[in-house]
Amino acid sequence: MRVVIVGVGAIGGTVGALLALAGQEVIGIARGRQLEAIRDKGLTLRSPQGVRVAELPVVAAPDEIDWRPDDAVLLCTKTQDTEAALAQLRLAGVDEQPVFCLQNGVENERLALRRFPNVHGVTVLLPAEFVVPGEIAAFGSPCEGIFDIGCFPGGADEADRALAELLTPVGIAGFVTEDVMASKYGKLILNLANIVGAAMGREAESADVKALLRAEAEAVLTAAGIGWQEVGDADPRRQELLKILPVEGAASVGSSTAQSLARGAGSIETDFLNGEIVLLGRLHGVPTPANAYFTRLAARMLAEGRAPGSVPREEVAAALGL
Ligand SMILES: NC(=O)C1=CN([C@@H]2O[C@H](COP(=O)(O)OP(=O)(O)OC[C@H]3O[C@@H](n4cnc5c(N)ncnc54)[C@H](OP(=O)(O)O)[C@@H]3O)[C@@H](O)[C@H]2O)C=CC1
Ligand SMILES: CC(C)(CO)C(=O)C(=O)O
Repeated sequence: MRVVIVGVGAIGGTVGALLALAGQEVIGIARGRQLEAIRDKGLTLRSPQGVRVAELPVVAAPDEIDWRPDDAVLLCTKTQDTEAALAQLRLAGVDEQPVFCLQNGVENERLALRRFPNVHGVTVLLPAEFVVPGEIAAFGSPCEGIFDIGCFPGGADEADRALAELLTPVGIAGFVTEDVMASKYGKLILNLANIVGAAMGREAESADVKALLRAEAEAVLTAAGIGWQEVGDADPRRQELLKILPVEGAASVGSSTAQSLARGAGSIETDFLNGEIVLLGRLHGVPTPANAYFTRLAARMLAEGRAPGSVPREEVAAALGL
């Protein structure tokens, strides 16, 4: 299996660097200053396991790749960039190759299945950050990450097993599952808190806010008949495989959502995280005022160029009646 990584940011960069360092066949599709920096000086991965520089081959677009039947596509963009990435892949001739969605939320697999027949979900437990162009940091130890991997909408096949076997020895523990979406819904519940930390700051008192978001999500998923698997702190695999440790030279900004605001990325994933709960609530007649509030707040913060942590707790508490 040759791996093609679409979007060499925090997640794609970590996976790409680990595979390249282990001598596996991997190509990254990157853009902007990230592409230039990786071409110039390789991709530096900082993690508790050390500082390593990977020679990761990178191209600017899928049509620069001579696609092979044994390629596997790893989609590592934020959800709001998925449609554009899929359109480029299709025009470049990708067809039956497995497309793995290494992304938060549950929309990417649906978007991919509209275009490609062989779609897989991956639950990404891998806290990572883009540091500067050509440099990323991952905070997990002894593994950089844990992935649940399976076919979409369900089942598991040879491609899932091949990816897990490729990733586990390089530092990402791969678990093949017949019901990857249960794991991804469990991760979605965790990611509802991304915007809370991004808005109020990681140090702000927010347990009550997060509990409200989770309660709405659980009510909505139950009403929709959707099951989920807990993948948070209660997941026993984390203790053994994924302790979060500081990384020298990489001050952590916070979740992937906070990172988008900090970088002035111009878009934010919240409509596909909290917005998924709002959508399901509207489809199934369950009110979701707290999640809806945070989708509006995220859009406002983005439009106003607000920094992570710039929304006072009092403002949030007043809006949510806390
Ligand atoms: N960071 C984390 O700790 C975690 C993130 N996740 C999830 O993983 C996914 C990826 O997040 P993350 O790695 O943080 O995001 P990043 O923004 O760090 O990386 C995404 C990268 O994809 C690039 N990109 C977007 N569209 C294209 C395209 N068409 N072609 C080539 N490159 C493209 C972006 O470029 P540009 O910067 O120019 O937009 C960026 O470099 C998200 O769904 C996120 O929620 C899951 C678990 C943890
Ligand atoms: C694990 C967590 C919440 C933090 O890294 C994440 O998934 C993200 O940043 O999107």
